[in-house]
Amino acid sequence: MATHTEQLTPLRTEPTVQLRGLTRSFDGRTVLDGIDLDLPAGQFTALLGHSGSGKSTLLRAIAGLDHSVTGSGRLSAPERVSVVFQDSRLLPWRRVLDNVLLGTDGREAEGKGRSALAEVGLAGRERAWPNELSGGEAQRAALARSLVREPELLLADEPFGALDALTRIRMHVLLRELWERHRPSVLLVTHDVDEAIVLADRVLVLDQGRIGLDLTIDRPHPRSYRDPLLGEYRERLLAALGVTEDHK
Ligand SMILES: Nc1ncnc2c1ncn2[C@@H]1O[C@H](COP(=O)(O)OP(=O)(O)OP(=O)(O)O)[C@@H](O)[C@H]1O
Repeated sequence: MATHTEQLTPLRTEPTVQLRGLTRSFDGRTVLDGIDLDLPAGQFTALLGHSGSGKSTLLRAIAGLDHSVTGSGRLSAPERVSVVFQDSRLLPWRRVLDNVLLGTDGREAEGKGRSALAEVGLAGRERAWPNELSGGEAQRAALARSLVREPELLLADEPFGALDALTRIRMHVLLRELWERHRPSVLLVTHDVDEAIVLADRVLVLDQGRIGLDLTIDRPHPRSYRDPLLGEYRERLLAALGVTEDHK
C-alpha cells in the first residue's frame, strides 16, 4: 500500500474497496482529485475515461503499486488482489503452467494451476512456452494466473485492448463466466463503452480527477451488444465522455 495513504481499517460489513479523498499527482499536476468510492464485495465494475484521465493511476493505487507517486487520502483494499494488464506479462523463459504457478506454494498449487488453465480453455497447453501462444491464449493464461490466487479483487487494465474483435468477444464471455463462478470484485479499466456495458453491472466514468458518472446497468446477463435497451446506457456514458451525436 502506498506509504502516503492512510490505511482504513476494514470491517466485515464494509465494501471490498473503499477510497476516501484519494489524490494522486505527477509533477505538480493533479490526476486524481479527492476520489470517494466504494466497491462492494463481488461487484463487477467497469471504469471508463478519456486517455490520460487517470484510470491506470487509480487502478495502480488500489493495487498498491504506486509507492513513489505523490498523493494522499484513505484507502482500503483486500489482501488477495490479482492484476491483469493489456499484455500478458508471462515470463518467456517459463512454461505456461510454471507462469501460472509463479509465487504460489503448497502441495495443492499445481492441481489448482492445472484446473485454472482448464477453466480458461488451455488444458493440454501446460508445457507450452509463452511464445507458442496466440495473443488471446496468452491473456487466457494471464487470467488463469490471476485465478489461481483466488483473489477477492481482480483489477484488469485494458486486458483485451490488444486483441482482435472476435477474440475480444470470446474473452468477454470467458471473463464473465469466470466472474460468475468465483465472484471476486472486479474493476475493469477499458476505453470501450460497449465492453463496459456488456460486462459490468456498474460503470464509472473518470473525469477531471473525479468520478463524473456512476451508472448501474440493470440488464440481465448474458448481454448482447445489439440489445436496444442497452442503447440508453450507451448514450449516457457517451455523453459523460463528451461524445455527442456529431462526433460518433
Ligand atoms: N509515472 C508517471 N509519471 C508522470 N506522469 C504520469 C505517470 N503515470 C501517469 N502519468 C500521467 O498521469 C495522467 C493519467 O495517466 P493514466 O495512465 O492513469 O491515464 P489513463 O486514463 O489510464 O490513460 P490511457 O487510457 O491512455 O491508458 C497522464 O497525463 C499521464 O501522463
